[in-house]
Amino acid sequence: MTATADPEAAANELTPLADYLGSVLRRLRALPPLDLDLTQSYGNVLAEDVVAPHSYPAFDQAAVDGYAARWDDIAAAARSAGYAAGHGGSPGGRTVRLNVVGDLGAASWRPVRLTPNACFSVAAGAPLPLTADVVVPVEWTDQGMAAVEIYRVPKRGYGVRRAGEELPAGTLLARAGTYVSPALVAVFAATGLGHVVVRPSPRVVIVATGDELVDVGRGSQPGQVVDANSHALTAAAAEVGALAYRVGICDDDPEALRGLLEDQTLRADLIITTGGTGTGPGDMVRRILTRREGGRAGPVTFTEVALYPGTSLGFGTVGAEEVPVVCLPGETGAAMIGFEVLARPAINLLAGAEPVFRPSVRAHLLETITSPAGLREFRPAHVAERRGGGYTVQPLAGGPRTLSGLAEANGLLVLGERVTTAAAGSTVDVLLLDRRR
Ligand SMILES: Nc1nc2c(c(=O)[nH]1)N[C@H]1C(S)=C(S)[C@@H](COP(=O)(O)OP(=O)(O)OC[C@H]3O[C@@H](n4cnc5c(N)ncnc54)[C@H](O)[C@@H]3O)O[C@H]1N2
Ligand code: MOO
Repeated sequence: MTATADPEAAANELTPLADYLGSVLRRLRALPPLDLDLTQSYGNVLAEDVVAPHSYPAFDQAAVDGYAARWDDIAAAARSAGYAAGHGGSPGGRTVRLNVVGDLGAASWRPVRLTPNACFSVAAGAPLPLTADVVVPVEWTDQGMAAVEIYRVPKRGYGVRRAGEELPAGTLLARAGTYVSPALVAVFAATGLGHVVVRPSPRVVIVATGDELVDVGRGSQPGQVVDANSHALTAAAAEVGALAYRVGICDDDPEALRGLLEDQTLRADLIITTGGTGTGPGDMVRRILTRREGGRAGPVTFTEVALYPGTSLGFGTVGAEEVPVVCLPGETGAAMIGFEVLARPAINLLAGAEPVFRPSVRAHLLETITSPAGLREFRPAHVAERRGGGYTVQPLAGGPRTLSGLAEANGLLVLGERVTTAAAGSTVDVLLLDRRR
């Protein structure tokens, strides 16, 4: 990778992305926690560490269908029949036999005790008779009812699950900041929990602005642009785990936009706008949200961030409730990257999820690429695991703003502010996108 100090970058007063993100994320707080039934908790983020109130398994039990016995009884019978413990087959016609003194199922609850040379027929999950320390699987027996013949002697402890052997009471099951997955729901339920304290999924409202916008389901005509952004960002917000509401299109009409944003504060924990972030007279989002009123600065600050694509970004609050608002550029590729870089961590922070950023790996670059000086570029790419360890990364055709590249990507190449050329064979950072394929 070629790293060149770029004097221009210092001169044009772009805010480094890391500084910008730090200043925005510092202004956000995780949503207040609530107690949820386990059945509703999936997909939310734990607000507290969760500790097992009970052990799992809860009691000593059979792990397989078979015969619960004392291993010493089986071993003694095997010795007199000429078996070696763990050895298969029935030498010389002599057999290992135990009397079957009862049947235990998973719903059996009375404590039972083994007498010498006896066993219980047990179903997987049945409580283990006191003093039993092995369960001989049915496959290794003649499946007898009153007495059972054992063909193969298991090791002591075989087929037995001991109370708490997997998760003793008091185990830390999951830390605050963890997403509740289906498997965690199983762990919580199995250790006796019926509800957990989580943070609500952030409610995220998405508004596309621009007089030229028309809704999907047709081709764009001159003077009309199909609104791709609000649909794409609603999907992106849902992918992060937000309750995403697409408000749709708002014209570049100051009163309409102001009223709409004010109305949306009632149901939003975060509002995302696209378009109108430029400094031209028609760039309504910036004009309205930065307008000074009563001697006070507008509620949103626009910053030129050293980011490519998506240089102009806005952040602030709207309404008396001070609902946070993120303003992304109109160009769809820039809006998507702006969402990745700024809105996604903001949603994670509101949800209480940790970490808020995508995981990244170092990867071997397969093709030489250039990148603008002074800007941190995020470029759609395909990451693959390399045989023998590590990763390779292939930048996708068309550069950072192509929608086809974004749609194909499973990673985003990160090219730092000082990088102007990254040579094939060099090592680069890649954010891993969580694609289901
Ligand atoms: N003099 C300069 N002009 C521009 C600069 C600059 O530095 N100096 N930067 C360019 C860059 S980079 C971008 S990105 C845009 C950002 O502009 P806005 O946020 O004001 O976006 P718009 O002007 O509203 O739209 C830009 C482009 O994207 C289309 N668009 C808008 N909304 C949607 C939508 N919901 N779905 C699909 N496409 C949308 C819009 O029709 C425009 O074609 O500024 C440049 N200009
Ligand atoms: O900054 Mo524009 O937002 O590069 O695409």
